[in-house]
Amino acid sequence: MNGCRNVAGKEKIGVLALQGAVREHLNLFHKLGVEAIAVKRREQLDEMDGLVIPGGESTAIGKLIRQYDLRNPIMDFYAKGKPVFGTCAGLILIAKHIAENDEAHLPLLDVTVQRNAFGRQVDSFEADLPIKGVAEDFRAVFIRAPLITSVGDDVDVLSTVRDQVVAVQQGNLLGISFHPELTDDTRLHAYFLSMVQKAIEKLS
Ligand SMILES: NC(=O)CC[C@H](N)C(=O)O
Repeated sequence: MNGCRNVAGKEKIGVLALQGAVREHLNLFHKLGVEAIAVKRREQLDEMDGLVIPGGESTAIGKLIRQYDLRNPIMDFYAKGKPVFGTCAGLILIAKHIAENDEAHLPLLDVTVQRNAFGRQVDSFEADLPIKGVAEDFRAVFIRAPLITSVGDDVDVLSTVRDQVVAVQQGNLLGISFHPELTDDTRLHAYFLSMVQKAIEKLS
């Protein structure tokens, strides 16, 4: 925690560790001096104040969520007032609607997402984006990224690229098309941390 006391407190953040970019998220929270833990079992969720669902392959993570019986525990976690942050595949997993009529995994965030909307792996790209309330110039890494094609009334658009929505917030839910954990930039993780801190204050 050295030198990070102003940022981090006693909060614990879980990173769902079934598949995908788990370590990278943990590293960024550790850099902020935050206790962050790889979560695999439902019992671990009770101890967490916030949960990250990382990028990877949404169909694989979705299958494992069901296999490990984590669907209802994650839905309950959010219903208790605890924040959830989905990045890339994680965004697909928390979306209420998936284009092409794929069944929603954890129907939480009131958006429609379209998978692999920016093209194939070779079409992955990076862009410097302004993100409302977070940064003027965030280096965003898009890898087979989903697009947010529609948002509900309560959803706040935080960022767009090529006129397409790529970052949103709806209360305690944060959803992002790209991979903030693949740079050293901790600002989005610090933003999520502030959501978690506000939620803790509200719940105590
Ligand atoms: N980088 C990613 O997380 C890619 C997401 C992946 N294309 C999916 O549909 O799940």
